[in-house]
Amino acid sequence: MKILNIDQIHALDQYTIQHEPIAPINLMERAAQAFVNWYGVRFSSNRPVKVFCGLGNNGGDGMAIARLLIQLDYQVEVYVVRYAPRESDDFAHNHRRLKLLTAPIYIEQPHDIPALRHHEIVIDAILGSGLSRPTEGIIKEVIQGINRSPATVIAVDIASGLYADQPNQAEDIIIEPDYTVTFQLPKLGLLLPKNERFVGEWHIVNVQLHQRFIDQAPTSYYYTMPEEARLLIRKRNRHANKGTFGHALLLAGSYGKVGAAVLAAKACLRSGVGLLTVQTPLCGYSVIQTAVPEAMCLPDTHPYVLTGHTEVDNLPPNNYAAIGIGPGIGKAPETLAMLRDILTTIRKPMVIDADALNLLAANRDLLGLLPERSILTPHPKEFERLTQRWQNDYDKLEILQDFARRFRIVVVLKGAHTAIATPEGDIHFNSTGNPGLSTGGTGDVLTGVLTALLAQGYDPVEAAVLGVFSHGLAGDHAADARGQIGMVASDVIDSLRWEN
Ligand SMILES: NC(=O)C1=CN([C@@H]2O[C@H](COP(=O)(O)OP(=O)(O)OC[C@H]3O[C@@H](n4cnc5c(N)ncnc54)[C@H](O)[C@@H]3O)[C@@H](O)[C@H]2O)[C@H](O)CC1
Ligand SMILES: [K+]
Repeated sequence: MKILNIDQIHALDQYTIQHEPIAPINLMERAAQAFVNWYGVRFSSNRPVKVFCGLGNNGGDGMAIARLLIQLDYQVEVYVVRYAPRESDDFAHNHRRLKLLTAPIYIEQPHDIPALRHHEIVIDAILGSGLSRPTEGIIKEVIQGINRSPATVIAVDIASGLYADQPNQAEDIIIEPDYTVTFQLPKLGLLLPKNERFVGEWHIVNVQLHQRFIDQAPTSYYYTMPEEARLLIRKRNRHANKGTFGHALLLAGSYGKVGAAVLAAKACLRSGVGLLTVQTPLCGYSVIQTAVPEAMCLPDTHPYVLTGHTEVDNLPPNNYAAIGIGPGIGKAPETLAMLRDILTTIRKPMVIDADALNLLAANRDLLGLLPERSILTPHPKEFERLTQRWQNDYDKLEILQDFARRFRIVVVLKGAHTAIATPEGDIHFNSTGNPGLSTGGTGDVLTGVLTALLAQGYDPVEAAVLGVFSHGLAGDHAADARGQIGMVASDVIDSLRWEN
């Protein structure tokens, strides 16, 4: 699904109004109805609702939502934050309609702000995507009052005070909602880690804006929807054999960190690879052979770290369908030498993770050797080591895009909404996963998954989008079964499923 910027979203509104065609007031009604449909299945009518409206179209939505809720017998009070003399036409229209049902309360001074109680629901329709400057004066006071209250807060479209597609300042006063119900398309600002407090749990509701405009709108940002990810999964034909799905090589493990190799190997096998060889230091040999009997093991001559030297006959590296390197390998000089060797030899995309990334960061000349369309899977700290410090999340996205373009690689920047940057400069945000995935070994699992997909011949961008999605989804299933606190990386492997 595309993510559009605010100018594009305003143009999309106008396009829908002209080409559907639909009157602006009816489009607002549709948005309000979509919000109320979402609300109605979650919150019972015995929780009193206080709707806070601004004077623009976000406030107009609030007015229409209040009217629809009143008609459904919800107990609703409407507050209008009178911060300016000007009102939008559609606000004014819905204001008149609402006054036929109830008398709104006007907030002009701080003492007009009502007390809010625990069981009450606040609907925040003060400012939406029209935000053009930091909140101040009475708006700021109202936002602070809402944020201090114990009420459940739901933001209409976007939290008042939060920019949808540009950075806020640290001192900005912004609604801190429990939920955001956004119209039609995700907004970039909803996906960024620093904004988490100003987003809460967020949902998209469909207001049927014109699909033709969306299809034609240029963007670099995408959000992976479940149906899009599922479509990427290839069907297996009946005459397939294990050769069809590739022979992968995982270079993983060091003394004390052979578990990382086990996790990556198991995840690789659970993700459809045809054959798997794990190259590990000698100390890992019996571990792999015992813990992962489906895999072959290529023992390194070194007892503790990977050097790339082995006394066993093996395939030349380029003969493997895909190579993944990094889980648990440590940063020994011998391992660095091996990495350098592999990067100079290999001519196909590989998966590079964990300490392999730290070795790259400490030896940046190696970046130029990366095979085109390789997948790197840093978490933010590893990414900062590979690149530079950033000012804010928007700045980070630019650094990410530039880095992926410059080295013609795929970069999977791990986080709440993992961001996948492509060599073409696009970014795909993932939609699955939960904080339970912040536990040792889940990164190793992802490396195994991605290596398996490359081995099966998936294009690296598709492999990254699908692999990250499926890994997050497995994390969500693991959390359902074990809880976010109790789940471990092995549960994620057990929960992997590949169905389209
Ligand atoms: N796109 C859709 O799917 C639909 C969106 N709708 C809703 O419309 C709002 C956007 O409405 P708009 O009138 O453009 O802006 P706002 O209501 O957010 O703001 C009104 C007005 O306020 C001024 N302003 C900006 N920043 C500040 C500030 N810090 N302090 C005071 N005043 C400020 C500025 O002049 C704005 O124009 C969108 O979010 C949806 O909720 C439609 O209902 C239809 C479908
Ligand atoms: K809002």
